[in-house]
Amino acid sequence: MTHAGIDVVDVRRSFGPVEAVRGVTLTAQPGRVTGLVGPNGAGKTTLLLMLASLLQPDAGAIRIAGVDPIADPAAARRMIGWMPDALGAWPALTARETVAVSARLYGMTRSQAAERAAALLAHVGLMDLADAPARVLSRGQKQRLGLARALVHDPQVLLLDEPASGLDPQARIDLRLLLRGFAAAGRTVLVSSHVLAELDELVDDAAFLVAGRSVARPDEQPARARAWRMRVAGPPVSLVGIAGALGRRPEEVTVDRGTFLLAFEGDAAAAEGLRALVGAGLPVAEFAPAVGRLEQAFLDLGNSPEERA
Ligand SMILES: Nc1ncnc2c1ncn2[C@@H]1O[C@H](COP(=O)(O)OP(=O)(O)OP(=O)(O)O)[C@@H](O)[C@H]1O
Repeated sequence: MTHAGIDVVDVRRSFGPVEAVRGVTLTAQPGRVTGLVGPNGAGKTTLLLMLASLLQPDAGAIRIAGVDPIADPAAARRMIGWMPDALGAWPALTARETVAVSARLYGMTRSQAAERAAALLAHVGLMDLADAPARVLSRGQKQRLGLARALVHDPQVLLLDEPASGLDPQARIDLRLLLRGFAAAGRTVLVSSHVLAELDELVDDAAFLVAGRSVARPDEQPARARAWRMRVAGPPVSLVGIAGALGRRPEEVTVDRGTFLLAFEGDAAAAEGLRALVGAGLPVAEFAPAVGRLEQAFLDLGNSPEERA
């Protein structure tokens, strides 16, 4: 438990009778972006608050770059940048003042704080709105301001709760580049979301939370059949032709919105299937998993009876 990332071992936290987090063990490695994935109410925010030293666990151990945020919250906070899902506080301050005040709270001089605020607002693409009051910013712009504030003290570890909600596609791409750059500098990023397509494009690793517990990564579980979507170019192709090329019955092929859904047990079987389809002369124009990597992994979790126990 001494690396530069995040280590969580069997952490628990209840609110009265509600067991919000009831056994989470996970690691977020430095140099990587780790997704914290789980449905609404899974305990993601509760866990992130504990990592950010803002909430006490009932049991378990947390280390942020080797520091225990409960025993030494000041040391942990120097290392952590925390971006909550909603930008709280100070609606009357401008975007520039919001970041500068945060910088002052971390001990910077007035001129250092002003310089830092300008650099960070440019970094998150908010320079045009630097002198607008924070309350007039759109949700996506507030997200960016929250990110600038989280980065103010040049943290080693970034914790982000649903950072992409409210962001338009360009802003989402910008966020991805920014977080990847942050991780590429050897720092640690843990980012939560229940929108799996959003995380899919962002993360290197994923930790899964279901009903307050961490569950095994689905790619450590045995391969299951999953759907691939295929589109063919040109005139319609018969189901019988596709099934025949794969040595299957026509009822094993599903038609969906002008494309075909085919089940394969893993990448190797899909690659073999594609070879057979192309070999049979089918003009395959698209061939890809029907759902995103994380979405499929999450669906796999739901299918796993032992994880539901
Ligand atoms: N302060 C609190 N008091 C009582 N119950 C709480 C409190 N905070 C969270 N909970 C409960 O703990 C559970 C986990 O909540 P949490 O906000 O951590 O989930 P989440 O995974 O972040 O959900 P979402 O994706 O909807 O944001 C929920 O059942 C929630 O109602």
